[in-house]
Amino acid sequence: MANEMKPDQNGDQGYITGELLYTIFHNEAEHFSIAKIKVRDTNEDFREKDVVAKGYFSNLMTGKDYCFYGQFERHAKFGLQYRVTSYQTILPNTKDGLITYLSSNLFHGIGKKTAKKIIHHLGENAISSILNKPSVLESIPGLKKENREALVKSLQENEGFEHVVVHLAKYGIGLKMAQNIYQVYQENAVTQLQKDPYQYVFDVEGFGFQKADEIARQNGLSLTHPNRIGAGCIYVLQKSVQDGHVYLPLTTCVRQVIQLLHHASTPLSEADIINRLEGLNKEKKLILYNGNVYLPSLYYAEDGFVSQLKRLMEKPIEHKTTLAELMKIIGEIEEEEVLSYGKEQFNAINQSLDAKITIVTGGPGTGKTTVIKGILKAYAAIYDVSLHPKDYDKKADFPFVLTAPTGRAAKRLNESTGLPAVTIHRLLGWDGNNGFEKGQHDPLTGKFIIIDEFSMVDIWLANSLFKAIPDDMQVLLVGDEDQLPSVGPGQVLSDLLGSTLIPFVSLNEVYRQKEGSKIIQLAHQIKRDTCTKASLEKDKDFSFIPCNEQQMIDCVEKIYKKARDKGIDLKNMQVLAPMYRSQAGITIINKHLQQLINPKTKQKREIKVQDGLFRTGDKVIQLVNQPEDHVFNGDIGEVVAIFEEDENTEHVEQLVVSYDGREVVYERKDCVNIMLAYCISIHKSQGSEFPVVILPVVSGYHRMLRKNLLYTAITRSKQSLIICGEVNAFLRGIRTLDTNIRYTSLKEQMQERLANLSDKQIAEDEAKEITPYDFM
Ligand SMILES: Nc1ncnc2c1ncn2[C@@H]1O[C@H](COP(=O)(O)OP(=O)(O)OP(=O)(O)O)[C@@H](O)[C@H]1O
Repeated sequence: MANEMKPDQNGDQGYITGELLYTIFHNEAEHFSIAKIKVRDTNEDFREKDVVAKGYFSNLMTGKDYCFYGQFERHAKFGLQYRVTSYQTILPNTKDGLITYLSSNLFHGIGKKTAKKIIHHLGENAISSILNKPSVLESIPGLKKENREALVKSLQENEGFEHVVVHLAKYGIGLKMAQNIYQVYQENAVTQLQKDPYQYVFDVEGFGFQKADEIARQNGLSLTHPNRIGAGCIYVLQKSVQDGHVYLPLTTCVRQVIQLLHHASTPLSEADIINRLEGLNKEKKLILYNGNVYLPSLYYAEDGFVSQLKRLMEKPIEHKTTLAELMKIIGEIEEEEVLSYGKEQFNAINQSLDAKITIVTGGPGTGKTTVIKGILKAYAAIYDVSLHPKDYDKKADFPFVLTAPTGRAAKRLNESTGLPAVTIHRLLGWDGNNGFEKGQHDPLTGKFIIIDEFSMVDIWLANSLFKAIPDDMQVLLVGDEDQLPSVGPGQVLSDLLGSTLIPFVSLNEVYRQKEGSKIIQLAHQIKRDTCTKASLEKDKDFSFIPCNEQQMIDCVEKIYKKARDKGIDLKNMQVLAPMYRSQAGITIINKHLQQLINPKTKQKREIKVQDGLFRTGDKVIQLVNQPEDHVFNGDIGEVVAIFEEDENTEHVEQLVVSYDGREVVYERKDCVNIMLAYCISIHKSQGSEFPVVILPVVSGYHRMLRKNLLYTAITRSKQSLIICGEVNAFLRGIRTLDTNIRYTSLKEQMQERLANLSDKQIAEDEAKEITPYDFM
């Protein structure tokens, strides 16, 4: 907002007014600037002529006067700086100043002569008058329509943001959030806030319900206002998605909304909430179905996924072989592979070739990969197709599609089968804003799709993936049902298994154990609830080092030092922990290991970020999906270069991370998308494997210690596992079931809509009466 008076709008808040001398740093995307200001006036205890101000601004101009509201803080390296929480332009308050301003480069098409005319006609309050009522410009003789419009637009752009910032600051909304808000509503932000602050919760990323509620109170909105109740309902549902729920039962939802909106002066009844939920249902903002409340995107994802299953199951495959032929083919593969498939493995191969959709589940070392390879070979033999992508020219599509939810899992699938494998996002052509390129209208090509690590796939991704599977493609889902469920909503794998409508084979016999692996043995003991203190005795690939929470850092450091002395490649070692913030949490372990493994040297460059720093050579993990760069949540890479502002054409600080040779450039502002990865969370380790895993387990983590979490951590280690911590905490953890049920209705929907189809399949199978394995 143009301020033509002394800056007093923000009461007794600290301010500095002054001329912007020059910008020291500016981040275009975040609108973050650091600038040198020539001080004209201040109510702060500050006597210097210049000050460095920093904060989130729209477009500061050199030579212009501003009033900055904020407070002083001392930067470790740069000393005293003014952290700006709000600001406004001080417009020239003399006629000459205004004429110079309006005829500046900011306003195209307005020269000195026209500027003079405007001020002559509209006076010294010309700018406020134009902003309040643009039509006042029509009274200026000779000012063309396009120039009038351009002037209003530029004024709104230049002054609009500040107007918004000043108003939002009154509600305690900082500059950064103001940026987010401005991006959504532009100059309508303040009107929107006054009309319905609750709308912010839905439209503006990171804007919480409590804040909207607080503002609504200040604006005098009634506690029983329908928008308040509506926002409360949607907010409760949005929160439930973070816990993996697809819906909330009506009674749970109502209870949680009442808890959220409770106010002693105006109690809300269940009927009030139900009424509002019904209203929102009519407005299609949520869906009430079968006594459950859904966010529309989740209702349609579940419903859509069942429709896709139905579509595929309605087109059964045409069998190409007789039992005898299949037996012969499998026998030949056994000879080639020099192994003999176990009964479960044989069934898994046979079932996968026979059914349109099959699920193969099993813990580590039960032969899931062995089965996948067997299926590929058998399919190639039956249908007489090559397993070499090079044998296919442009006219013929490669029949096999191999995919997994994470980059690491896809890479492993590729390495174990020798066939191309990509992430699901890549397969479907993730196009950030517009979703996936592939879908019903542009389906995948090929005849047989294998989706590994399916336990990690949430209902949204499952729906998108299945939409893109053509009618005649066979589907094999592979996963370990005992692992953690997907990070996103739903529990697709366990619901599919629970429905018993999709043919599945569980692999239970452990093969790697026969090679003497204590890790695999331990994993299966945990699974079968037979793990005791005796199971934790030292073995060649396993040790349990006792220590308490205070000793943890020291213990982990000692393990690394010992490994280094033995010449073990430290890159192969990975610490997995359940929590970020604790005395033995991920954050602190990372800081110590960075110091130990990749210490500061003269040659190594560093870039400071909010919680610490990155240094060349650091191991880092990607925290969000960034499909445009082909990096995904959980990918681990290494910082290979750091560039200063004047060393690249973009003139911004850059950090380059190599993910197995593929380099991704991060600007400073994007560094929030990565963190140090010497220690990562067990949740983030899903879908990855490491030669050596170090697993701290202490009672301080007790909130997190659950059977499926520890099972997931243990099964990430391929060669060696070192648990450090308290035996009792570990044993208690593996005996604690994850009681957090996820509300999903996939199983019920499948039973309602697919039961007939599955009956048909069972009848067909029974008609065969004999399974191929019985021939053996
Ligand atoms: N029928 C079999 N006979 C002999 N060895 C087998 C058999 N099945 C699997 N194996 C061996 O057992 C080991 C584990 O098998 P595989 O890698 O297929 O299991 P997995 O379930 O994919 O394991 P993980 O999930 O841990 O990667 C491999 O060395 C494999 O060669």
